Amino acid sequence: MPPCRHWAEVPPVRTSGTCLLRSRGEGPRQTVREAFRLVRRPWRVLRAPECGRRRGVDTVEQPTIVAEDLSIAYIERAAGRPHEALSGATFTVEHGGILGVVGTAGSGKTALGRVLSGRGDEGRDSWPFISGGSLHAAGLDLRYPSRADRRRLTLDIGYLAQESGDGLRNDLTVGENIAEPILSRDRSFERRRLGRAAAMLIDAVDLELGMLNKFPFELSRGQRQRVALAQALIVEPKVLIVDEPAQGVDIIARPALFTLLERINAARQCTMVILSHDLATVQRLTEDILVLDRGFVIARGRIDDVLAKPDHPYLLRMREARDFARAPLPGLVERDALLAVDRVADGLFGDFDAATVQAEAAELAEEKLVEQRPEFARFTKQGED
Ligand SMILES: Nc1ncnc2c1ncn2[C@@H]1O[C@H](COP(=O)(O)OP(=O)(O)OP(=O)(O)O)[C@@H](O)[C@H]1O
Repeated sequence: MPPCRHWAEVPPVRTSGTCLLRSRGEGPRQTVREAFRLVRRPWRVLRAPECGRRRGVDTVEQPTIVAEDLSIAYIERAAGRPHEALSGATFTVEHGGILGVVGTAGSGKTALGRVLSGRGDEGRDSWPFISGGSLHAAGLDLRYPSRADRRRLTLDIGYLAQESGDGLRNDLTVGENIAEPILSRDRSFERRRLGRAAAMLIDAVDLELGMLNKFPFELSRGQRQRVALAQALIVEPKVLIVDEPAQGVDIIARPALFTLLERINAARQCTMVILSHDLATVQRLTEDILVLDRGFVIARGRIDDVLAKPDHPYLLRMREARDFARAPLPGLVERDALLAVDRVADGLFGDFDAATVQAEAAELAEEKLVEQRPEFARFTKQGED
């Protein structure tokens, strides 16, 4: 077989309904070294065309996630009765769309993410359940899943929980952990191909290939979380639920993680739900949000529209937070970066007058913002100098 140049030339790589990753140029006789060399190339993910046409699976025209009057509850252990975490939520997410779910602590984000993941019947303690309404994702009925739905759930819906990195198996290497979702279904799956997919994924989540042979306990929390993302991706889910994507990931690695999520969304039309208390995190990936407050949906739509006329105290606070993040600090120098930084540095422990610097910098007529720790500078309010 000649090296593949286009995905359409590649026969579907499937096992038990699972589709795997292949990169361009893959041929049957490549050595591991060659395979690894390919890893650095932009990888492309191939889902066999017929995978999307399995019976009952959503079509492109249909929204991938449909929640109607959805209520979610936990069983309170002490009281032994249900505690409603989300009430009467109705929303849809289009095929290939990204929905950001924003809300304060305890608003019901995690509860929603968990039921969307469909992992409710895995015997977990304190797992929420759908107490009312309906929820469908990737063509699966998440309230009353059939046996076939249950089998497909973990293939079609990927879930990266806040604590997923901590759930990796310490008796398996990182590579084995990534491959586990495949091997747990098909022990005879071709190992070389699986190794290759794991290598591509570890590279995609911006970790060293050498990490494949380490054990999870040898990794930092942020690294483990990225391994968990690679693990969630190996089965090429149609829907990916990510709870607090920035949590535990250091600030340097965050852009790479967000870029990866964007690429997955674009390359595979993978529908995503990003849950976070932080609007800025969500906004990095989508403009389309659902806002929760104390178990109720209080807004749904594009961020700018939702915050244009806030009719709820939480939306008002969200808007203030967003405007604060966007606004230059009072009296902050907006012009030439070097000049401003020099002057601020000069005045760090002395008598720094931002207004004077601002006036000088304005002459340079450049539109740059300078970030400066406010506690070191004595700023005047804009318009008051
Ligand atoms: N295991 C549980 N048993 C009973 N009630 C719970 C349980 N976990 C959460 N709750 C309650 O359900 C509601 C929603 O919690 P949830 O964890 O979904 O909120 P959240 O928006 O994800 O918060 P955070 O941002 O802090 O993770 C809260 O009132 C919470 O107290």
